Amino acid sequence: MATDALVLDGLDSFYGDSHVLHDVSFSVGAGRVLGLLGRNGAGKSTCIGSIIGFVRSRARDMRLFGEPIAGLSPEALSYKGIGLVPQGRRIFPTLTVRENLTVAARTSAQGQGDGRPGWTLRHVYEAFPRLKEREKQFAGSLSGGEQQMLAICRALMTNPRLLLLDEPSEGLAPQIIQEVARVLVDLKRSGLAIVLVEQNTALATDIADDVVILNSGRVAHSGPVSTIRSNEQLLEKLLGIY
Ligand SMILES: Nc1ncnc2c1ncn2[C@@H]1O[C@H](COP(=O)(O)OP(=O)(O)OP(=O)(O)O)[C@@H](O)[C@H]1O
Repeated sequence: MATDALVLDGLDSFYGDSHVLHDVSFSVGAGRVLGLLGRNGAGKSTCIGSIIGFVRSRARDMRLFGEPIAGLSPEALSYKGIGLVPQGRRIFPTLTVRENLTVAARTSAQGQGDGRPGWTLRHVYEAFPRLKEREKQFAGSLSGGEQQMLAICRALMTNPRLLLLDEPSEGLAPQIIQEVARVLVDLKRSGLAIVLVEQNTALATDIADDVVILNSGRVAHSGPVSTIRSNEQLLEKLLGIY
């Protein structure tokens, strides 16, 4: 059986004295997309921040493709192959599109041993011609959708083995959300493992293979995406929809 991309076992996270995540456990299979869902304040971003090492946390075990990663710095985790597309995109507005991409460029720390092609500027421009057209423009002058594409591509330039996306659809028009969805489906097809945090449950359930629903900092439900699709009671109780 293939080694999981990410195993999170017994994660507790804190902001000062405030204990926000309680015994959160889940795993992301290699090449699979995990939708991380929950109402506002459920703890999704804290979970992402804990995986990438931004939030003070402790875990019984945390592994990236079988290798223990608990306690590593964000820089070390990035080198090991975790890419982040943060909430609010956080592109560098006063750098050009090209500079935003090249500042992040790195060949895979793992030498592309998993058979996936490495992302380079040329590869990004081929896959996202709009970024090529805008390469000399300041990133701050792009539309919201273009900024989101840039944030995703900036993360891809680090050649991640696991991509964490925190609410990529936030603030985007429905048509642009469909574009983002197509990009995510392509990345999934390429074999990249993804954790997708979303308020947009329809988007997440369209793309994800598995879901975890957080409620007040605890895992309230986890399983294949089919376990929530027709479960209206669960969706209403945990996500406030239907
Ligand atoms: N920097 C912080 N300091 C203190 N408490 C925080 C901080 N960031 C988040 N929290 C608290 O942690 C809890 C989880 O927040 P988090 O942002 O992880 O939720 P979320 O599910 O991502 O919500 P949203 O969808 O609104 O982003 C909330 O109660 C929130 O108020």
